[in-house]
Amino acid sequence: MDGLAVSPTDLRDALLSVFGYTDYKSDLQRQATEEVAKATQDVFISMPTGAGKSICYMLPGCVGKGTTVVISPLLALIQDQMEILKKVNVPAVSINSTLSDKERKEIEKKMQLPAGPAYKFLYLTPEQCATDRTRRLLGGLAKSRFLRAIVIDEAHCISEWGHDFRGDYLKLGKLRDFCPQVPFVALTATAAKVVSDDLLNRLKMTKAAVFKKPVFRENLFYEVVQKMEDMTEDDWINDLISYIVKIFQKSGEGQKSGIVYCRSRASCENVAEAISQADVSALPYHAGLKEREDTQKLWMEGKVQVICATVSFGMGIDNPHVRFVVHWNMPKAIEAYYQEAGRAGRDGKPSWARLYASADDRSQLTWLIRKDLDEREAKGKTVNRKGATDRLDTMIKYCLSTKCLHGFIAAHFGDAAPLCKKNCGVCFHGKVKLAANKPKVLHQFKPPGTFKHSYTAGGGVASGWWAGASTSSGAGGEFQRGAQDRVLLDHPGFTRASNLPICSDLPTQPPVKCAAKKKRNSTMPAAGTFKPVGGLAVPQKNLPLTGPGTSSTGPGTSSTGPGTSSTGPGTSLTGPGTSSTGRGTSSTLSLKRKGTTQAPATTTTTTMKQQKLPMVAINTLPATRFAPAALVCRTPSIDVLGQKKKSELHDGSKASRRNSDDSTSGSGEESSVKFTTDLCALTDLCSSKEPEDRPYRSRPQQLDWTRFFSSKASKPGGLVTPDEGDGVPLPLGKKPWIRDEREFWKGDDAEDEDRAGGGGTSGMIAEEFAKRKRATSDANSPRPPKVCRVPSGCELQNPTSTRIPKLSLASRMKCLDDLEKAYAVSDRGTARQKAVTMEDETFRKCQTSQKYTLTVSGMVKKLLQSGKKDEPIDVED
Ligand SMILES: Nc1ncnc2c1ncn2[C@@H]1O[C@H](COP(=O)(O)OP(=O)(O)OP(=O)(O)O)[C@@H](O)[C@H]1O
Repeated sequence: MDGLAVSPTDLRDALLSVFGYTDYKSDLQRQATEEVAKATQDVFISMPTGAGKSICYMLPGCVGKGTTVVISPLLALIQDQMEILKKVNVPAVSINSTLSDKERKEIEKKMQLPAGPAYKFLYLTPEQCATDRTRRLLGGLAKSRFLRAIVIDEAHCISEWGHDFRGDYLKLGKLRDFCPQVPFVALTATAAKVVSDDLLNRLKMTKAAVFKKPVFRENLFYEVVQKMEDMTEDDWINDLISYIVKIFQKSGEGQKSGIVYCRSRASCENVAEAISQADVSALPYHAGLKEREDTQKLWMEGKVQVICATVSFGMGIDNPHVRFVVHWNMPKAIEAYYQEAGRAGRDGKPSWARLYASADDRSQLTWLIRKDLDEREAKGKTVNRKGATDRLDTMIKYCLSTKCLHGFIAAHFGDAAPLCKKNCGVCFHGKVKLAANKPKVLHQFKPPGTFKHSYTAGGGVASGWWAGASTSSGAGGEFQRGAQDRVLLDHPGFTRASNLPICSDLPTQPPVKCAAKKKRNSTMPAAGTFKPVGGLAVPQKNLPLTGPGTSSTGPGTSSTGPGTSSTGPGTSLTGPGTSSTGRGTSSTLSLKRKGTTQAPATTTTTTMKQQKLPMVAINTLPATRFAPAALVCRTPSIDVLGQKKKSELHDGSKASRRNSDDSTSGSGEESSVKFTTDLCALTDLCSSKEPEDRPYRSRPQQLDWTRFFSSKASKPGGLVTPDEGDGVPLPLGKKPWIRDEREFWKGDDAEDEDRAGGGGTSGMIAEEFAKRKRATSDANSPRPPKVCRVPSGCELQNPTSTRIPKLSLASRMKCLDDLEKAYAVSDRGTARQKAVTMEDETFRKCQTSQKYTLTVSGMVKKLLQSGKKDEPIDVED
């Protein structure tokens, strides 16, 4: 289009003068920007999260003539983008359903001024673009040659959502009829080939200039942590907190932020509360919280370090200081995971993405998706069960992958395997290779005379708790992570599959004291001592066959539950603690007591049955009874280990860290030394023991599996087949973006509980928890009382948090300190006293911990900003 083109020189000048960037972030960013600036043809830009795609259209749009229309999926995302433009004084506006008719008319008028539109950018949702009124407006702009380009941000949504619950996405191509010759620009970070082909077809962009960069995020460390079934939620919270603290310690000075994605609102609140108690400021964020915008602002400004959010806090969040993204639950699809994890490290510095996965995740997602599909089907809608099954299956495969996680993601999006340089949990800890067709012993444990259980793993094996997902990737060769994790699940104290070295030559090790965490309400006897037998950890006493955690009904943990059938080729898995043999390759884990003969290398279920031995899930054994000695001594650099503090070997968790150290030392990768050093520290952290008196609420982690896996769901080898789309179902019974776009997309949570309708999973879980709570309270083991730690010399006028139960004293002390610092700006002498008074007043006036925290941070901000720092501030402000 004549007169719309912008020269590269002008672009570069504006890059600095408008956005303050001295250079392009990458050459690809420059090339793409220059192509968009020509305004002559369609452009498709596919670059990783955080690569700087926005600049590619913002820069030409700012400098060149005319208006750029940007179509974006979420109102929150639109607001974020407009905020960026507002900061650099570029006029931008959005037409959406939150506007009154008068406001809308006003904007339309300003867009149609004879001299040209008053706004450089007009943001729209796909639903708005589908209205005749908007089409007419755009058509008019195009006719008068004031429409520079139509940008489709997060273009993968066309393919991922358009076919499902946002049909208007599929109508975007129709805009071509109203705006012929206006170039389209599609931006995405997550378009697999099939998705990009689909979206380009839909947008009639088949002749577009393509700028594509692989999805590889070299500064992101991906890892998966399995939540073991015989550990409590508190244990994992402790693990999470340690991880966060360590990351913040390692990240040096300056602003440091993090995100913890949770599946439910309740979980957001609980996790945020727990983190706050560890003196890391954290707040929940979900659609049910009115103050979520304030929360986001505080987080962006670094006044709150961690945000515990539902997935509504996803695409478009651009805080350069995010050092970690934790997924407290498994997401529904790898696309969503990549997007959300991609919020970390946008400044290019080393950052971490950790996913905590559990059997609960799989079963909850499966249940939820099935429910949604059934309901849609009942309404006569067509559903693509296979599509949704595949997505969830891929996510599960990611969790179980024993191959490079970067490589896994790259392969999913059709990229070549990147050079990971130990930047993922698998590569960092090293792959475990097994010779094909050569069974190898993993570990053998044999409890004396009572029973024998074993676990074998081989190529193509699926781990117990995931069984049902097709996790196999062929027989022989590498161990599947699932196999490792099964072992891991059986050895509390090891938080990662990749911490668990698996070799065949177990050297003898000194006795190792188990570092496993205590299971609450356990009726198991206390930990025994251990002696190695043939390099194996051995319990010294007979082990009971039953106890808490013993269950034969859990998915993947049972001989009766679903998911215990064979899934991989030549793989048979009959439940944890039993045997599973992969084709050609198998290994065995069994228990063995000192003095007994070692079990044969390969012990199969058949053998057990033949011997009439009871089959008991191995992870029902008390955690504290197993020393991970064998695991310690598996590391190839054991000599190095031996020279280190021997006493540390007595801590299984530290031992696991040592394994990491060793793998690092052997890396020889100059360029990744710094990064891997950081990771070592993190590994350390993950494995480190935490004080046991953390006052978290103990929550039962396990659900009644039979409820999830009845009838249809319990097909062997298959998940409950979910629907098409991105696995994020529509809130049932609603079409909010039609009736009131604001209601849905502004506060969009994409939360399972919201979308499942009724109580959703949360309702079901709450019901289950309540049931279990009742059962627990009936039992002899009452919950431990909440620990209330009063700091020594506590100055709080009311040193009890019972009035705001979720508020810890530590948080109050921190607020007090913040207030004091703020007061001290004007008057050092009385700052503390003023802070104490103000804190007390806030504490008495606020009803919730969140309100309290927000109020204090608001006051601190005001105090710091205000010239009259002595002026009393109303806590209700
Ligand atoms: N030329 C540049 N120099 C320095 N920083 C830049 C440059 N371009 C963009 N950035 C910064 O990079 C970060 C990511 O940019 P942007 O939000 O556009 O990424 P994106 O590719 O759209 O990512 P996502 O797909 O995850 O939303 C932002 O903080 C932005 O300010």
